[in-house]
Amino acid sequence: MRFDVITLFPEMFGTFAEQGVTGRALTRGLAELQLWNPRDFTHDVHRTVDDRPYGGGPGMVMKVEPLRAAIAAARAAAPASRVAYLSPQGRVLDQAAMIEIAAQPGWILLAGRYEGVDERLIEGHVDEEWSIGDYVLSGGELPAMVVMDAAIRLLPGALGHADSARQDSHMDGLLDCPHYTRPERIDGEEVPAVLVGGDHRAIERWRLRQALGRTWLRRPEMLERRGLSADEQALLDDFVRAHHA
Ligand SMILES: Nc1nonc1C(=O)N[C@@H]1CC[C@H](O)C1
Repeated sequence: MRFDVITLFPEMFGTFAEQGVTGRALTRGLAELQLWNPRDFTHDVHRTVDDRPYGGGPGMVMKVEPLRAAIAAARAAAPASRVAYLSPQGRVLDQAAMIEIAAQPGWILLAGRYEGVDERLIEGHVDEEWSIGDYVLSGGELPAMVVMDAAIRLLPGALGHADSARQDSHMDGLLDCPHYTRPERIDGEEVPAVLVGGDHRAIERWRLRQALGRTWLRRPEMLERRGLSADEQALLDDFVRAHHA
């Protein structure tokens, strides 16, 4: 899977490309990342990429020409990739969206800065507009890394233990179960006995019950959307009874 990111701050991607799951995936060639700086596509001595907004108002707007040229260069290098612009005006992404994104051969991600980009660039040269949530950031670089991280995790072989991705929260439409590690007792708090008992079937059932119960407590709308099997409903009923006891 190939990612091309158009960004004024390529240096922000250093750690992302060198460390952790994403760094390993890129190093091992499971994914590739190419960065394109719009300033390299300017022709004036000041390498101008932004200008004042028509109609007045605060801040600056990114100009069409440098972005258009950077997108064209990225499209030439990655002809199978579609262009996505990260902005609060876009489709808010969830795990289902990340699965769709990871199924594509590649993406050209446009990371905006300032007040955003000239609308004519979006209308004429962007295929999709995505948001990582209803809040305003200083740039699209972190959203680009969020999207690439979530997608790369889904690539076969990207995670040490294949199950990790499947058991990630939201992968099965549920929140994740609680996790524990050594020591077994700390500040008087014990690890749930089932997790140290060695009965793998009981552990699996406990984890599913906890995931169902937490989703019911914290994000009930996710349960509505997902639906439950008879067995899952029984586990949840058991959790709810214990919760109210
Ligand atoms: N939320 C988001 N999801 O994707 N992108 C954003 C976001 O806040 N972008 C900033 C808005 C102006 C600045 O150009 C960059």
